Amino acid sequence: MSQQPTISIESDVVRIFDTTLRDGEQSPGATLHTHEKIEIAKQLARLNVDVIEAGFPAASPGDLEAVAAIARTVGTPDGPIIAGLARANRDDISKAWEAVRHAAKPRIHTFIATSDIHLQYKLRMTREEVVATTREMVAFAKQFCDDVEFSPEDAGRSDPRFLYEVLAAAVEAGATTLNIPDTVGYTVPEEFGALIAGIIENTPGLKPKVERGEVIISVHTHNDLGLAVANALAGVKAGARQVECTINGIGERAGNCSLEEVVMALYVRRDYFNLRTNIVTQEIYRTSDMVSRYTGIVVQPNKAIVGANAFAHEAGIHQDGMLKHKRTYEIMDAATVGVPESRLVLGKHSGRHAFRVRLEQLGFHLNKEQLNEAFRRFKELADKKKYVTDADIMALVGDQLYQPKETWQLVRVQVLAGNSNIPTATVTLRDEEGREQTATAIGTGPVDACYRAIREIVRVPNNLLEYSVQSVTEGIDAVGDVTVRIRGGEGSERVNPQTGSRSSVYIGRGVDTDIIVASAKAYVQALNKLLAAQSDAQAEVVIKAEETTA
Ligand SMILES: CC(=O)SCCNC(=O)CCNC(=O)[C@H](O)C(C)(C)COP(=O)(O)OP(=O)(O)OC[C@H]1O[C@@H](n2cnc3c(N)ncnc32)[C@H](O)[C@@H]1OP(=O)(O)O
Ligand SMILES: CC(C)C(=O)C(=O)O
Ligand SMILES: [Mg+2]
Repeated sequence: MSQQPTISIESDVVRIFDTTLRDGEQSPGATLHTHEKIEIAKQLARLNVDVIEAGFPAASPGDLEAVAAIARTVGTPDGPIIAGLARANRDDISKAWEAVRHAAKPRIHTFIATSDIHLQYKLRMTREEVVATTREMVAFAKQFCDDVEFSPEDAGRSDPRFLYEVLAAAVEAGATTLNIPDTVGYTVPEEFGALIAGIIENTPGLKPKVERGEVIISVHTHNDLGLAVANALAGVKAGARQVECTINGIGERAGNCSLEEVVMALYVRRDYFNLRTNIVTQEIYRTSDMVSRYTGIVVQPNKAIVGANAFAHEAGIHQDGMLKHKRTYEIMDAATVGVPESRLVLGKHSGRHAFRVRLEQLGFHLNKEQLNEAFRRFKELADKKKYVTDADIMALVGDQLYQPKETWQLVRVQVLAGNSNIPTATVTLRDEEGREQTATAIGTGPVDACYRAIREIVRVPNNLLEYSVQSVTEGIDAVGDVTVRIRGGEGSERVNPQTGSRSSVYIGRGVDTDIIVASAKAYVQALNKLLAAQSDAQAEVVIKAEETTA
């Protein structure tokens, strides 16, 4: 049942009708305050949407006032059309007009259901009554406003022949936009496209009006089967020239057609659709972020166009491709939708190419051997951590390039722990001259007690930033691998010989079958690095002082 458009419509512009503030606000929990709605409406105007459906004025006095406020502030002569939704009754339509009349370009959008199930159980009306109400209420709206949109609710499940009849009545009464909703997200693209084509072809008197642009066919799709965008695009292909959509696809139940997705599909696939929108695509990401913050509805990371991962690449083969030519793995530039740039995320799937590039961005220029060693350590870390941050990489490579002398060596560690003892540790360390020092401390647990005892001996200010333990082998005799990160106090910054950048963070690592011993080794190693950096810094000061005196 493939449908091909048999009409030729003069305009190649697909109007974008944003209903974030009406259908989007129908998302459970998404209620917005008036000032938030106004801010969003202003941003939608910057995005250059053609129509803002600002609310449902009959819903409450607050909604009426919010729509009126948007009409006043955003509905300027150069701004978008401001629409208000109304059931097909006089009271709702009057309230909608009361609110939108403040806009330079107002629109009344009225609707009534056309599916048998809605007629029988919800409206309790006959088909004849629905046709008569449509005719009467569109005409009533037309008395106030030239721009009247009519929607046969649940069109996706309506008998097409009845739809032709209702839509013909709406046009005869003065509707200038016929919006076809797949209210419950029931249709599939081919079917929905055919429905639109059928409406244009079979609604008496409609086709020439659509071709000349006197009546615009609009599509309003829901995402219950995840097909909202696909259905909207099928509608456009069949002759629709308005798409109703919401930012981030929010809306009743599974949401509406997502504005950013449908707009970018038309943009990226101009070769296929030969159509355009008026959207300033660079404002898309900002708008998405604002709507997410105001509604509290978080955008899923893998969401097309605006998700955190939409322009992020982790796999080594993809990263390599991206570095060689962006188009290998990106069909649009991040900047086109207002995302600053695409990201290569370093993780366990990354390869050497991306790792080297990130190192270079961080100022490290390693030779082949150094790179191989750093990459090996990076993969080890990536196996343990979900995300490897720039700070991790700097510490990891700095650690590799910078091997300090051992000021202190661990000689002995003994702990008393258990559920009926106060955790107590006794630690013995040996200094460079072979002298041993022993300290005992209590703590909240054996590792804490051990670290306190070490601090008693190595008296150097530091903060423990991270302590992580990993078992390297399996079973109860597993080897424990402990990594600690500490930050030294003033005067403990190390200058990275490669980059010239400064950092006072040091990593220590200890491996032992006894987790407490591994912990002590890791901490002592990190402290040795910190002490070495401090003595280097002091030496630098002395040299500088001597140079000045000389
Ligand atoms: C598919 C959509 O998104 S449609 C828009 C949905 N949005 C909303 O409903 C949000 C705003 N709604 C509201 O605040 C309230 O529902 C109100 C103020 C509009 C109406 O509230 P109430 O008067 O208490 O009616 P309630 O919502 O319980 O029931 C809806 C009534 O409208 C009737 N109705 C539903 N759609 C239409 C329509 N398009 N045209 C005329 N009447 C309609 C129903 O048959 C029902 O009538 P009944 O009371 O005679 O049985
Ligand atoms: C009011 C109409 C257009 C609607 O939101 C729907 O049918 O989904
Ligand atoms: Mg809807």
